[in-house]
Amino acid sequence: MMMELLDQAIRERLLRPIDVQFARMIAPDHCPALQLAAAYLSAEVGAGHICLPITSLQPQCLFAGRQPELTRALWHAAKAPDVQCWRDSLQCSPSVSDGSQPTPLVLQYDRLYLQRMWQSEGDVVRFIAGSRVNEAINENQLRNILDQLFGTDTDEVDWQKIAAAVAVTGKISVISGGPGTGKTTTVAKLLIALVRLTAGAQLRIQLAAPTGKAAARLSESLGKTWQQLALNEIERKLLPDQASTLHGLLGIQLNSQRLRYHPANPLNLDVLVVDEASMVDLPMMAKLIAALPAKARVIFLGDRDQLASVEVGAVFGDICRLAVLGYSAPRAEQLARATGYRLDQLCNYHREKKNETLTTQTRVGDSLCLLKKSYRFDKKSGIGQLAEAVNTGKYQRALSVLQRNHTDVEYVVLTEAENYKALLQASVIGYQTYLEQVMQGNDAAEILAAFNRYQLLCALRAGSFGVSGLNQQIEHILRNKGLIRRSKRLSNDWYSGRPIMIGRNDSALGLFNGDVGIALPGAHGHLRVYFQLPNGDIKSVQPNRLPYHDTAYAMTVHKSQGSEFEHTALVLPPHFSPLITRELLYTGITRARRKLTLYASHQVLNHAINTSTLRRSGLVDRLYSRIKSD
Ligand SMILES: Nc1ncnc2c1ncn2[C@@H]1O[C@H](COP(=O)(O)OP(=O)(O)OP(=O)(O)O)[C@@H](O)[C@H]1O
Repeated sequence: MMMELLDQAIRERLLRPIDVQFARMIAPDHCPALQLAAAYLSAEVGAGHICLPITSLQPQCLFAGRQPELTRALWHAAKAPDVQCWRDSLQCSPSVSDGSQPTPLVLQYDRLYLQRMWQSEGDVVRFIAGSRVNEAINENQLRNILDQLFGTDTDEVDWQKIAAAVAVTGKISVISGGPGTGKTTTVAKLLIALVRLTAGAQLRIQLAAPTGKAAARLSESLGKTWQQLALNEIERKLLPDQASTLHGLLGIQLNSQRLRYHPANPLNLDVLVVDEASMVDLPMMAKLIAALPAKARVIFLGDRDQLASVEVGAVFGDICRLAVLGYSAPRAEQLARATGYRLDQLCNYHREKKNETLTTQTRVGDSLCLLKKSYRFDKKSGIGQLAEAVNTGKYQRALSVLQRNHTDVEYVVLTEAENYKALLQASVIGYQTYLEQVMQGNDAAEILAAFNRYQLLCALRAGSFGVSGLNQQIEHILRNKGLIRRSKRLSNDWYSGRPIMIGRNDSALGLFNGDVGIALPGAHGHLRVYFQLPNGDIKSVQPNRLPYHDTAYAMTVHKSQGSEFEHTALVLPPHFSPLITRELLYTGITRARRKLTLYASHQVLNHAINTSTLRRSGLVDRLYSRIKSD
């Protein structure tokens, strides 16, 4: 009975065949509750959640209220009317344990996990909980160094200085801030502070980011910041000039689970900076942590309000939730001594915590710093105000920003076919400059830079307002205008100037998911695809050797994470989809450096601003309960 209903759920697109297959594998026919829980858990993990709270196994919550009749039938067939029954049914199954046995499923704190997800989450919890503040540091020396780097003005708190103090005095630190809040500037200075504090020691510093684009941006902006600061020869030598992708850093092999770096062969570094950490999924985070040497210091940078990782989990966002705790009293006092601010200026500090005992969660809170002041967008900037309104869920405010004629924000109400044409025409104008450079035979670096100035972002992949429809339409118009011409030598997809985005990592080629390249004639006239590497070098690859890729006039907001464009055009489809969330909108808006054009209807915009993504995990609760168990 249950399996028949689960098969029906596949037909209704509530479940994927793989979810039901999984349930079949681990749950016998006489355990309908386990069958439903296993299939639903598999689907939830497929949707990015780490676990399934068993409290959500109720008819009104199952499958987010879609297909209520089928959902109710599934729930009845499970014969588990309340949470206690679910607990009992699951706990008595040989496929479920509390984690002490190697069972396929783990039930802990009323959350059901796949064994490997539970394991990875536990690894991250243990690592984060191991965060310690370094009390042995020479505070006078630190104060002098931070004063040199950040100045001595104490009228207004410079949270960048606090963030640097947090990172320099802690083993693990997490710095979150929106666009232009100075994360890179802070990390540039705090790395100098670390080098100065450990004068004479050969500090091994490495930089990494989840995508090639983000790694390239990190190398470039750190390099620029260091150029502006007075550094001596030794400091220049110790500060790294290149960031790598996390895949490259860990030596992840193509189509293999094997890593070059792991607990038995840890990474050769003392300090690791991970930028765009909100994009790092749980399995990758667990791999990274496992490969770190015991004494390594790690600094995670990111924006907690952006979309979470494409795969499972939102580790960075989860950890940042502990920022509400503020700093413990001893930590606030140490930070005040290191930076010269008064305790009452550190607004996160709570006096009533004076005699508290330090717990795991307060120690994690002590490792965080949120940067809020944007140096890129001033108070008058439309992009900054719009991002803020979206992030705080204020639709009316967002609408008034959009309607106020800011020079950096253009709003096109997307309701009619006319506006669709206008969107296509604007995109063609946006891409015209780089295509003219392609025709003039300019060099690849110049063309790649020109392509980067304008980017069309879509909320969805499918449909005429999605990536596939817009790519097709734009190519069609560009061809009619003579701006692109098909290659005679290669299959129909290829032509000089075709922009593509890599969709799968290929470590042998050194190309990673999200890398953007442009097809251009090589030395013998044959098309090759040119990419800019994280170190700024240009490399070219034959089109037929590329891993999975797509045309990239339009790309999804998900794929654009870690990149920024001078002019970003963001398209929301005219009909709402649950995939269009506040985080997606915020991420899309904040990809724009100087200009944003938003194509959206009022209604979809309103829905998006009021739909916040929740990635279910047990990370925060496991951190809280670590003292008792784990
Ligand atoms: N304290 C500061 N005073 C003045 N300008 C600053 C300060 N901090 C950063 N900036 C400037 O603001 C801009 C953004 O800084 P930065 O690149 O460090 O921010 P970010 O948070 O890393 O940005 P992104 O969103 O690109 O990751 C840069 O031009 C930088 O020089």
